[in-house]
Amino acid sequence: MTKNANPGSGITSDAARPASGVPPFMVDRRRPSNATEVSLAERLAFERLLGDLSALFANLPPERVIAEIEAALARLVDFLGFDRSSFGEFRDEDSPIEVLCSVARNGIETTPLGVGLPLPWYFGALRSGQLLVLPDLPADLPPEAEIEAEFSRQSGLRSNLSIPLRVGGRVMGVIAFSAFHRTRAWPEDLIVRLKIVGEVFAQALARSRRETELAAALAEITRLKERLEAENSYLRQSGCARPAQMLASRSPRFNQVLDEIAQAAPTNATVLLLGETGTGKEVLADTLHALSQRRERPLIKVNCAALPASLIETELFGREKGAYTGALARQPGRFELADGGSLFLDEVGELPLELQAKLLRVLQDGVFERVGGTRTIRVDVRLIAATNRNLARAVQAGGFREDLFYRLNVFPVTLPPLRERREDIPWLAWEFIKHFSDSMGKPIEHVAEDSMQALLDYHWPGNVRELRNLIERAMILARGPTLHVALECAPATTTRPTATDTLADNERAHILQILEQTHWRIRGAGGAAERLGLKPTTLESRMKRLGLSRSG
Ligand SMILES: Nc1ncnc2c1ncn2[C@@H]1O[C@H](COP(=O)(O)OP(=O)(O)OP(=O)(O)O)[C@@H](O)[C@H]1O
Repeated sequence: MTKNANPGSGITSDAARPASGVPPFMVDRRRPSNATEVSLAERLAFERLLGDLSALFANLPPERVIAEIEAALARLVDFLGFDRSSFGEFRDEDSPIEVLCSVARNGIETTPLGVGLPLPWYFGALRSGQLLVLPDLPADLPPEAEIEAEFSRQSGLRSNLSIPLRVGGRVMGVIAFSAFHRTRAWPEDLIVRLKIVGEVFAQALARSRRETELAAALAEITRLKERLEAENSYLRQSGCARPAQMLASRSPRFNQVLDEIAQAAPTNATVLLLGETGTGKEVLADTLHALSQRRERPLIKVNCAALPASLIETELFGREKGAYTGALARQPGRFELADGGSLFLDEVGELPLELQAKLLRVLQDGVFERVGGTRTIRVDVRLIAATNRNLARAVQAGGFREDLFYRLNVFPVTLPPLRERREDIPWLAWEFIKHFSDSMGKPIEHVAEDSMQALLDYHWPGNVRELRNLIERAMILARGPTLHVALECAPATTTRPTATDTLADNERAHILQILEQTHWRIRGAGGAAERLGLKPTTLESRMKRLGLSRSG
């Protein structure tokens, strides 16, 4: 005997097969007198087989249902002497029948699994709940069943019994029995019993479908719960729950940037924010996300320069429990947290090469695996990346993958440095004054004229961040309604680039000067990072890039 599903599960015929070798209930039309010659022993054996099957299917785990239906079909074929038996499912009102398993005697082909053959009259009748008893094919077919008649002639199918199976009022499946090259009769009491068996199968299948759906729904709830917990803890740690600033500007160049952001926001395009440190790339990422259709989901941020490669992989992609020593619990990564929302990859130019390939895969296919995991996770994330490095040059130098660069560079937006949007200096200064006035309780009415002029003249290597820091320091020192901003502690304007210096030379010299003034103290109040208006991690990665170290 051959079968079509689960070739490994052996066909059993342990139900007592009639010793006479005459299959009970099976009647050759040419010998109709045999119909009544069914011994009591055979009937009992068959009833026992039905009882066994009902008991087996009552508590079957979902994943075993189809294999057990197939094994049961094999027992029925064997016991009752059919040539072939198949079981199919109508998944819903509109989908075609799907053959789930089929077994056949040696020499007879099983019904191919998957979508059923195009037999419109046959499947139409079954779907409408009609029992098909066709002892003599093709003679028993109605005239409109032309395709079925042709099929019968070509395949040698001579007799068929097909029973529609209802669960909860809907026809959800079909069990079919066939004989080839000879006709068969299908006595009423056999049909009644086979219908009961078919319904046992259909009930088990429907239950397994419900259980699988329930398990999937529960897994989804667990996933969402984990994500929500992780999101909450991320937002608590990062203090990112603040609403995005809606930016304004007096500068035509910066207004053009804002226009570009407004245009890109409603699309799903990856946006690459370029510009010197402190120009407002992160603030702009907030604005972009807030203007996008993803605003109801979080904007998750990762600074690629802040963590070593090993940690950043876990941070981005999460890890499975036991991924490495100390990984006690499963942890979703930032990509999962950002599912449905946006991910801001700050300092993307610092991403280690080995992780660039993994990032490229998420950008291309939306999939990745957690560290220590094999399950592929699919996410829908809009990426916003930022860098103050020249990525094209990094590609040439071999430090950045070219394919990733092109993926990121879909919609590049370059933020002008503050010295090229001086129109914004007074206005921004007042924004910060108002902010610190409120928090410090120090009302300020004027900015000293020479201070404002100095602010306008200054070169602003640390851009808006540096302006903010200077105003904060001035506010702390303020004693009256007039604010005096001391630019002496800011880097001197002599660091302004000259025609002969490149920007990189100038940057290096400027950072070196501040490092020396601060005795190479990077962090804390008055440290080099604060003086330069940089995040300490940014300064460290900048120093690495420029080859600046105390010894060197
Ligand atoms: N247009 C703006 N209005 C108000 N504040 C701003 C504006 N632009 C930048 N800032 C402030 O300047 C500081 C630096 O901004 P941000 O972190 O966005 O810069 P960045 O370009 O991402 O810097 P880095 O490259 O160092 O990460 C922040 O405190 C931010 O609030």
